[in-house]
Amino acid sequence: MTTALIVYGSTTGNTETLSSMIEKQLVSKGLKITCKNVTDTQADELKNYDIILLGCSTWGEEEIELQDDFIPFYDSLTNAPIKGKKIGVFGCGDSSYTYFCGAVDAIEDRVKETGGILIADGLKVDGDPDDARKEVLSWADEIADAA
Ligand SMILES: Cc1cc2nc3c(=O)[nH]c(=O)nc-3n(C[C@H](O)[C@H](O)[C@H](O)COP(=O)(O)O)c2cc1C
Repeated sequence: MTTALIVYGSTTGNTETLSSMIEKQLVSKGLKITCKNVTDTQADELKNYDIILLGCSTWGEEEIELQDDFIPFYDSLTNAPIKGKKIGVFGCGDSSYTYFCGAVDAIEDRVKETGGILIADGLKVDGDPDDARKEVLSWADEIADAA
């Protein structure tokens, strides 16, 4: 059975909700999912899974800021065991900001630098994830197809 780890950082709960939606869809596709808050996750754990999904909201005004809890984990990705791993990145944001979901772009750049393989374009959700249900489920299906 294909295993996937979903790791998320979320301040007001939107990216956490998004993670649960992705988790349920992937479970329905037959994947074995572990979904964890980034505060409970060490970069070294990534080696135990076939697929890694990283979720982070975006903060800041003038420049891209990752969700606070995600910052130390992002820093540790440089030395994480993700070379050759299948990875997807997602997050919630607000398109009225200059860098809409900039955290997704920043994490994707870090994954590429570290040798991870992006298996889908980053999922950027504008506002409430429940309003983007179709887009979210279709992204999860793309991840499942690439498993
Ligand atoms: C002070 C502040 C700065 C923000 N900066 C950005 C930003 O630069 N880009 C963006 O896409 N969203 C930005 N947002 C919107 C949040 O990312 C959005 O509310 C998101 O749903 C929060 O997700 P979370 O609950 O998972 O943390 C900002 C929100 C606030 C309050």
